[in-house]
Amino acid sequence: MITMDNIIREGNPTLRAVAKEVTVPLADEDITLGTEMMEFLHNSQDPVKAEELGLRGGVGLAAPQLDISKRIIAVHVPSGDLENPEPTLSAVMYNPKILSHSVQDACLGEGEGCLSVDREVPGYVVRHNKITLSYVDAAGVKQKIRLKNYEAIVVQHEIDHLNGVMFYDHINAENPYALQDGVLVIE
Ligand SMILES: OCN(O)CCCc1ccccc1
Ligand code: NI
Repeated sequence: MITMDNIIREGNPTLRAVAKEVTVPLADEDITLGTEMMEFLHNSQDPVKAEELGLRGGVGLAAPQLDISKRIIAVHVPSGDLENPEPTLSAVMYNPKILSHSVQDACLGEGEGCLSVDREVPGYVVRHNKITLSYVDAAGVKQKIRLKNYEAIVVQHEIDHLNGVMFYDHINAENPYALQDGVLVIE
């Protein structure tokens, strides 16, 4: 089971490496890894288990954060309303690739954090508002989906990890809250 002890922190060179594509059909070890990454996200969002296991809550995780330089990410975005517990996005994605994106940019009003960064780094992280994404799913099937707003932000954060990019690389050093005209701020 993955815990915080398995998550490498900034300074580890793996976080700055470009991760390698996984072979398709998927190897058993890659399928198992994806399952464990998703299990971590579920546990991290469960108040009892997160407390028990000392987990920071996360809506996404990338294999390089486990010191495994492979193009595998897991995302699990809860719906947020208890009436409808279905997550808005829940997937393990192998070899995810952004095929196209909106001209419209967006950022989270509260900025971003990262399980591999043990400090607050304030500022807007400007990303694409909408993306068209291809990936291979846990069944080995090629998927093509469109995401927008928060879900698109989360997936871009994870894909950045596959390319050695950290969220704060996007923050304007002179003025962390500088915003170009027209950037959508997602609260
Ligand atoms: O890489 C996953 N991770 O460090 C957990 C936090 C994920 C995340 C946080 C804020 C906005 C987008 C994504
Ligand atoms: Ni991260």
